[in-house]
Amino acid sequence: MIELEHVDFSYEKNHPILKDISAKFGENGSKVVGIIGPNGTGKSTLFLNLVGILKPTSGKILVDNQPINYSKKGLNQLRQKVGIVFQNSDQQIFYSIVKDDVAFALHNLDVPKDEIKQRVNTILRELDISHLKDRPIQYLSGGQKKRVAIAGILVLNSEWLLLDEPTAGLDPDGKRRMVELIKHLIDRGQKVILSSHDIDFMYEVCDYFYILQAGHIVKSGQKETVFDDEKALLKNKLDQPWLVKIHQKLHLPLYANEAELFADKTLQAKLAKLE
Ligand SMILES: Nc1ncnc2c1ncn2[C@@H]1O[C@H](COP(=O)(O)OP(=O)(O)OP(=O)(O)O)[C@@H](O)[C@H]1O
Repeated sequence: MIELEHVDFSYEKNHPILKDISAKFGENGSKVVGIIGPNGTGKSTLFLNLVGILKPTSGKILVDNQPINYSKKGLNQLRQKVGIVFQNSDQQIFYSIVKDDVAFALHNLDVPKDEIKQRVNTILRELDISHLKDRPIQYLSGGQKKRVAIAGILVLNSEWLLLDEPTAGLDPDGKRRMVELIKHLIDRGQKVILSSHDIDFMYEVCDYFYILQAGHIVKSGQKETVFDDEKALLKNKLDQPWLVKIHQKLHLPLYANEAELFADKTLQAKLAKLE
């Protein structure tokens, strides 16, 4: 579990960005945690605090009951438990060729060469980018770079994966793959913390949400309840997912995802009668 106890963070004196944040990510068995909120509200700043790149101005963060140790060794250990894929993939590209970049963190951990080769090949295959293995990263598209950045983190097999705006710049196919990838990570026992402005994507993949507004957590809860109050969401510059809208406005059941809606035989039978 990742636990925040009264975390404050400021980049500049007297200008707090995160304000008294307390949360327990992974509590109650939640596996995909969504952080939502308008632009500039502190989501990326929160992520950077969770991986120890930034340090809270006050309060503390515990991972598996241990406060983050900010020494070089401590942070290296933390990386193996909590990995992050930045909003901008260019920020985490270190080598010019795809396979070298994906292997980078494993070399740092002194993993044997044969094992590195095997783990890199497996991850590239899983992400369907084996064909990019020997390509220079600078010539890849934005979506391809994003997948290389994700590969470089997945290869570490960390328990937690933080994805900051993972669908930004992805086409519909890339977005579908991202949904599948997150489901695949959960199936193999990993946990994910996500931030995105794509509320329908978030509703589909996350099971627990935190709403961040001006550095405060203003609401949190299971996905079935956190989107209930449309007025409160609008006040926080957020929208309801379309599945919640049709539930509230057309009185349809609350479906967890689009596939569930289209598989609803009772609904199909009712609609057939109207024809
Ligand atoms: N390095 C920095 N130095 C000073 N201020 C910063 C720095 N990085 C971010 N900020 C400020 O911190 C605030 C929160 O930024 P952050 O990127 O965490 O928000 P966000 O919720 O992730 O936004 P978005 O949805 O637009 O990605 C903003 O006001 C931003 O200008």
